[in-house]
Amino acid sequence: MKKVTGTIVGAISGYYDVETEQGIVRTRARGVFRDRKQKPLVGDRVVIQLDNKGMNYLIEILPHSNEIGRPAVANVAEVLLVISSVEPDFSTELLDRYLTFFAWKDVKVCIYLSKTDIAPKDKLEEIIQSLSYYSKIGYSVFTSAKDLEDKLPDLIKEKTIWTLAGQSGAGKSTLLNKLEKTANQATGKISTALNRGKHTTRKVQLFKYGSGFIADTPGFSAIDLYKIKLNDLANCFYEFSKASSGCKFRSCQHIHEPKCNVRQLLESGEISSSRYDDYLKIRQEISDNRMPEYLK
Ligand SMILES: Nc1nc2c(ncn2[C@@H]2O[C@H](COP(=O)(O)OP(=O)(O)OP(=O)(O)O)[C@@H](O)[C@H]2O)c(=O)[nH]1
Ligand SMILES: [Zn+2]
Repeated sequence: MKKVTGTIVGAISGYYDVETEQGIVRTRARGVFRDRKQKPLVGDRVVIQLDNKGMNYLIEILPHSNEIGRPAVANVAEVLLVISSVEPDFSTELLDRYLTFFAWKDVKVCIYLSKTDIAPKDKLEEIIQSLSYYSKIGYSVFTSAKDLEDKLPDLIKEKTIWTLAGQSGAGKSTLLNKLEKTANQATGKISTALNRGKHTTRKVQLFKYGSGFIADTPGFSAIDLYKIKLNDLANCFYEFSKASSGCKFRSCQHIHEPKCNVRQLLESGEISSSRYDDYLKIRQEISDNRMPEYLK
C-alpha cells in the first residue's frame, strides 16, 4: 500500500479523479468524510491510498485556501474574468463589482476583454482606454484573444488553479473551448482518461494548462457583494487601499473624513471617478443589505 498526494481534477458520481505524479487515479472517498460532513471538492489537494488490488481510496483532504463558484472549486489562485466589449455592453460598474468581489475573496484577477472583433472601433478605443486604468492599478489586462493564448501558459504557475468568471454571454465558454483544445493538443487526451461520457453527472473538471489547471466550467456570474463588511470595502479597491496610508485617519472610509488622500487623488484625477462612484454605490448596497436585481 502506498500513499500519494494529488489534486482532485474531477468528481463523477461518487468517484474522484486525482492527478498525481503517476497520472490520474480514480478513487473513492472513505465514508469517514460523510460522517464528518466533509466533502472533497474539485481543486482540493488530497492524500490517496493506492492498493495493488486496484482499490484506491481518498483518505485525507488537505486544508484549502478558498472555495469559489457554483459548482465550487477549491484552491482557486486566480480568476480569468471575461468581460465583453459589446453584447452585453462593456460596463466599468460591472467590472468593479467583479473586482470587488474577488478582492474580498482574496483571489487575483486577470481581465480578458472579449468580442473586440465585433465592437465598433471608436467604442473599442474608449474601452481600452478605460481598461488602461485597471492595468495601472495592478490588474493584468488582455484585449486580444491571441495575446491571451500566447501568454496564459506562462501565467498559470505550478499546480495553481484558474477559473473563469463573467456575465452570461460574455464569452466564457467560447474561450474555454479554445483553451481546452490547445491544452489537449499539448497534454494528450485527458478528457478521455476522465471518462467523460453522456451518462455521467458531470460537475466541474480541471484540465491541465500551463503548469497548473483551468476549471472547465465557468465559475459563476452572480455575485453577492452585500455580504462584505462595510469597513472592509475600501480595501477591495486596491488603489484606495494603497492611498489610504496617506489619509489622516487610519480607519478612513474616504467619504467625509478630513485630510483624506483618496479624495485628494480623486480630485487630481489620479483615482478614477467611476471607481469612486462604484465604491459609494456598493457601500450603499451593503448598508442597505441588498444587491441589484440584475445580479440576482
Ligand atoms: N464575435 C465574437 N463572438 C463571441 C466572442 N466570444 C463569444 N462570442 C459569442 O457570444 C455568444 C455567447 O458566448 P458564450 O461563450 O456562450 O458566453 P458565456 O459567457 O459562456 O455565457 P453563459 O454560458 O450564458 O454564461 C456566443 O454566441 C458566442 O459565439 C468573440 O470573441 N467574438
Ligand atoms: Zn481616506
